[in-house]
Amino acid sequence: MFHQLSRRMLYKGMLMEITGSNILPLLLGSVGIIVLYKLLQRMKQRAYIQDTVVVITGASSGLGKECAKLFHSVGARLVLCGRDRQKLEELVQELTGGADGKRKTHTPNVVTFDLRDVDAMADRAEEIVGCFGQVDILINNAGISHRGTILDTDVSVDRDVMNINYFGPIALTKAILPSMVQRKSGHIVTISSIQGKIAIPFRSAYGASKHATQAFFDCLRAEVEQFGILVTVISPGYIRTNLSVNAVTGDGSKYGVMDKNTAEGWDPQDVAKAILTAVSRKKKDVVLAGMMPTLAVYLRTLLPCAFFPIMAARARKERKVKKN
Ligand SMILES: NC(=O)C1=CN([C@@H]2O[C@H](COP(=O)(O)OP(=O)(O)OC[C@H]3O[C@@H](n4cnc5c(N)ncnc54)[C@H](OP(=O)(O)O)[C@@H]3O)[C@@H](O)[C@H]2O)C=CC1
Ligand SMILES: CCCCCCCCCCCCCCCC(=O)OCC(=O)COP(=O)(O)O
Repeated sequence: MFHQLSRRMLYKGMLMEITGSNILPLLLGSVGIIVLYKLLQRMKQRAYIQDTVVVITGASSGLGKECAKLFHSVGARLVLCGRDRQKLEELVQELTGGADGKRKTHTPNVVTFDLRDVDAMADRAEEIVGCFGQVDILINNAGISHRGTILDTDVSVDRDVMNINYFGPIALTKAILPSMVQRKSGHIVTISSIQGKIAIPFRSAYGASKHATQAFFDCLRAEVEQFGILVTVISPGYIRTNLSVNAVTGDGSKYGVMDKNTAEGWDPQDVAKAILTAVSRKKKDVVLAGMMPTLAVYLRTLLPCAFFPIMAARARKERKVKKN
């Protein structure tokens, strides 16, 4: 009883302290400014995306699907790409069926292709541009990962992963680019990976394709800035999708395992939100990962002699686990 009374008196005293001084208006003012800032940011994001033509590759699942949902909800005119027409049509149904009427949304278009068909990208680009007459934002998201030792990975697998993750996307980008240069406007977004900045053992084909991606789009950014075209490279850490399940092994077969790191990765919805923010803020290079992967990027750059033994130890440990 005494305790309750004294605690109540303490709270009352604290409240009087706060209300009596300048802290309360200062506190309320700060909260107000933060709320207003967030509101303005959201309005700016919507304004940047509303009615723009956004092409998303790999829209049938995982991160691409979440980006499709989010960009659709903020009013983008979408072109959804992937290999599986049925999955993409189902997504269109899902997006258009749930319209709440509050916001103006557009019915997405679907274009199907396999990124391995590098020579077909020019025709597919024409089909994509034809959907709405222009492309404002191209999101190169589709990709596949790799699991296997370099000793046991056939070169055909390296080539396949490079075609899907690198040659296909750059061929598509090159084919869409002239229409952007002509309009002096456009934004190319590429979903790379932390593994575009550091190499992790037993994913050589994947890491190589993402490093190549980073280099290509860094070059592109510098070359097309003069035409008013923006380039954003996004490098996420682990995301909770089927990337590891769909990964290809050294002999070309499907890995088929949901890795622990992937299962415990970031929610793809949160990553899609971070991508929307990065795109609307016209960011050039964004790492979307936790502390350890981010530190690993710095370690690789600033102190490679410390980074390499860590990776070698990781390779030894994983090899041992596989043998047991
Ligand atoms: N999940 C993760 O931990 C991370 C993922 N990323 C990157 O995010 C991107 C999306 O992957 P995520 O959503 O995770 O994985 P998913 O496996 O869920 O999605 C991959 C997408 O790529 C498409 N795709 C695969 N192969 C081809 C092909 N040959 N031609 C055309 N499209 C193809 C698939 O479409 P379909 O099979 O229907 O054709 C699917 O929509 C990838 O670039 C990946 O590297 C980056 C960092 C971490
Ligand atoms: C100063 C102290 C620094 C400590 C650094 C320690 C180094 C720790 C290594 C951390 C490695 C992080 C790897 C992250 C890899 C990643 O996030 O990849 C994302 C993907 O693309 C996933 O694809 P995958 O096929 O590998 O599932």
